[in-house]
Amino acid sequence: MTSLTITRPDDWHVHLRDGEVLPNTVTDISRYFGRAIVMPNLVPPVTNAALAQEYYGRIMAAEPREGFKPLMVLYLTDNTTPQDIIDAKNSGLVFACKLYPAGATTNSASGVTDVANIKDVLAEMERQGILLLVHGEVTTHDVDIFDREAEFIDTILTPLVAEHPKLKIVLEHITTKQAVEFVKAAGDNVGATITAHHLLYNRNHMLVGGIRPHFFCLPILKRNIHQEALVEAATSGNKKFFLGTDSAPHAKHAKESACGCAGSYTAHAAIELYAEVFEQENALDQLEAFASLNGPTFYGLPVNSDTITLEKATWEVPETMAFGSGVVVPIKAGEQMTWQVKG
Ligand SMILES: NC(=O)N[C@@H](CC(=O)O)C(=O)O
Ligand SMILES: [Zn+2]
Ligand SMILES: [Zn+2]
Repeated sequence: MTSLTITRPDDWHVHLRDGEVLPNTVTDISRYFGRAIVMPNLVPPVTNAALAQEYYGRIMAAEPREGFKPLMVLYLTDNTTPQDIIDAKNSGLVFACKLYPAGATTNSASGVTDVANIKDVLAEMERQGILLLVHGEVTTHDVDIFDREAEFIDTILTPLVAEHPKLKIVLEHITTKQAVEFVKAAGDNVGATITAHHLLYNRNHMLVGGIRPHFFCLPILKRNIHQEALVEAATSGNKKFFLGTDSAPHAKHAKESACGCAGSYTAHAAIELYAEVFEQENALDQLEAFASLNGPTFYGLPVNSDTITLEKATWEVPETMAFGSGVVVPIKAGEQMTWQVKG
């Protein structure tokens, strides 16, 4: 196959950041994605409808491709109220709320310390049809970093799902076969996003032959049996699994450091990276379901009405890309890509 036309895809999990880098991230993500679920872990975080409205304005001021629509997300804290959820729904801009267990990942310090604290908020979300997006890792210091997702599923997510049977829940950026199995076994109200980098890589890529900080993201890359389970889920056509890049840029110096930040930048070539995985699996015919159909169906939104075309073409990913006054190192920096979006 040398050309593939699919319904315009959406990104159901991305970090656009803020300020001087917005023109860079917004240009990349809007190049061919129709919509993007915009993560709220700014400093300070996007915790209410007014802040979401202002952030939406800054994204639009960064001049995305005509027709691109950011879908805003509230950052849940111990102090979020049911009224915040009602206001969010009434804004027409907010589609979901994000649960960051406090301390789990980048800018999650103001996250929720105990899900018991947001019980009424979750009930209101269930009533208003606002989705719950979850960074699924426990933060307990005695739990090994490679086990934190599986432990979260057992101890926090399973009871949460049981208590809120009508709440739509997305387990974000899943990284383990336990997560795949959990999502498959759960009701239709539970889905998951999968990143391109968790499909392409496992922890050997990050650690063998030297430590590669640009592969360091959370939840951390796992062993290859988990990578295989993710690839199987993404390429299976199962409606519960859909595209979420978790493109999470940090400036080069913040990654290449004695204590480097977690997050990988993939917005420069997101659909092309996924296409490589699907091609390897002889599953290019499933790319459209994963990238363009399953996400909107889960969110209860229409699929995009236009298309994009990918073509076989060799091109080189730049070593660095502009990121405000600094630079970001994209995934596959200096390497060849084999698909390219036309136009
Ligand atoms: N994925 C990451 O490693 N980092 C994300 C946060 C997140 O999605 O957990 C970031 O904001 O940098
Ligand atoms: Zn996360
Ligand atoms: Zn993320």
